[in-house]
Amino acid sequence: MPPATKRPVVVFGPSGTGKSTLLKRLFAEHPGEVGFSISNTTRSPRPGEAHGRDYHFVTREEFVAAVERGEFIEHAEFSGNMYGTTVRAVRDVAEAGKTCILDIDVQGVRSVKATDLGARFVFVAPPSMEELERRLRGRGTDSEDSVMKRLQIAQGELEYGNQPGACDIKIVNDDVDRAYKALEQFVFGC
Ligand SMILES: Nc1ncnc2c1ncn2[C@@H]1O[C@H](COP(=O)(O)OP(=O)(O)OP(=O)(O)O)[C@@H](O)[C@H]1O
Repeated sequence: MPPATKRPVVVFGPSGTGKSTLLKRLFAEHPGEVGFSISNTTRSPRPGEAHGRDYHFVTREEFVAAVERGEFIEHAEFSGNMYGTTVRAVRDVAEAGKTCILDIDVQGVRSVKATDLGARFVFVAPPSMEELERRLRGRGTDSEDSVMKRLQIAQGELEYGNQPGACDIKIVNDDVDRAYKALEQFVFGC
């Protein structure tokens, strides 16, 4: 098992709790120390995108075969293209000397737990459902339907995250500076 600070860190929690906000700051303040895994996709590269840097661009046949071999932590189809994260892609980040950060849903959390990646788990929780709703609306990126759907899914994610043993640390994102410090301390142990 690699040292704790090099083990992958999985960040999960309901949509709108502030995972992206916290991770954006972690990457800005610790460039070179943390990394995201490179996803596989069946979509075509866009101008300027490089294979192995932006995505691993693969054919649908290759993607499906890898799914059948159980190589994916999570995968999904969006507008006709498949996207997913392989166990290999997570290992590559650690082998490059960085802590791999995974921002995934509860299904993905279960899936990582079934691998031998030795990941650590951070549950980012909202201060309350009312505040979560305020943030989702305040973000201004979701339709009313989408906000309602996210809140419904949030209930199940909160139940999962609050179960004993679901995570190594629960961070309630009330004050963003305090929550960030807790995340930084957990990831780097400093
Ligand atoms: N501690 C905080 N206090 C108040 N607002 C916050 C806090 N943290 C984040 N926000 C705001 O809440 C909104 C949701 O945050 P963010 O997009 O980071 O959530 P997320 O968990 O990454 O969501 P998703 O899973 O949908 O990507 C954003 O508008 C963000 O600016």
